[in-house]
Amino acid sequence: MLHWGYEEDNGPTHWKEIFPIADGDRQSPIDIHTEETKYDPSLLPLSPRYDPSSAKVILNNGHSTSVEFDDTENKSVLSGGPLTGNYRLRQIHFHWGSNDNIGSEHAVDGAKFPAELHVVHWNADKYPSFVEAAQQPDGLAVMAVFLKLGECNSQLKKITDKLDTIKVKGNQHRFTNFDPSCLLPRSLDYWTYLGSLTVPPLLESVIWIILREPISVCSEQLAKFRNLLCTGEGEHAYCMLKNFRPPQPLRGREVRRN
Ligand SMILES: C[C@H](CNC(=O)c1ccc(S(N)(=O)=O)cc1)Cn1ccc2ccccc21
Ligand SMILES: [Zn+2]
Repeated sequence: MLHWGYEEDNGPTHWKEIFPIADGDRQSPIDIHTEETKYDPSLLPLSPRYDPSSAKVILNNGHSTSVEFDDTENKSVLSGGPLTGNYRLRQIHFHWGSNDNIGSEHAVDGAKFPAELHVVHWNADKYPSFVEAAQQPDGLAVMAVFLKLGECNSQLKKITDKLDTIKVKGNQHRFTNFDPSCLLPRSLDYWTYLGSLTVPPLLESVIWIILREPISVCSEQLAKFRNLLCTGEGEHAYCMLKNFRPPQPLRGREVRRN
């Protein structure tokens, strides 16, 4: 396998050939069986506190589009929920599919959404850097938000309207004065479980926090994600039509809810 991706010859079924942890016992995403989730009264409300000036650039990294934040100090953090201490905001990115019926990574009682937003944070209280935290069992906290087909999302428009300026892998563009809270639903009720990165190196270092209420997205906005290229300048152009990993075995893990 040359470089991992989402095609027949380098997609999720091949990743274990280079990253054996792909068959590990705390892999993500998962299919959330809502009847089997356990209410936990000790779970606190989530407390996202983001400074819009932390946003720096919007980037096409070849397998998704991300907004990168300045994480050199505790300016934008997530605390509360299942977390101990402050987890510092690093980046947000999206996963989507080749049509409007698939695209999310997590599923809810077998149902998939057309896309999923990931808000990535790392435990700066305990670890010196993101890459160090990414190798620890409590190093990362990713808040996931489902995107449900419906009205065009005027907040998401700030991102989808910029995608044509970062069409090619490696492109980036200045993107600041942006608070990702504008992409969160009204309710911050959540499910939480211990898992992994959903792309290689699939490190088992993520405390997942999945919001139960989706936000909206319209077909035209989804189509803009699919127009991104996963290829760089001068390479034969391939569109980023899909970039989701299917649900992985639960291996006895518990899914709690607040
Ligand atoms: C992980 C890191 C690159 N990957 C990510 O930052 C990342 C973040 C979130 C997700 S998701 N979809 O789960 O929210 C997926 C990937 C750097 N990196 C690359 C190799 C590597 C090796 C050790 C430590 C860090 C390393
Ligand atoms: Zn992700």
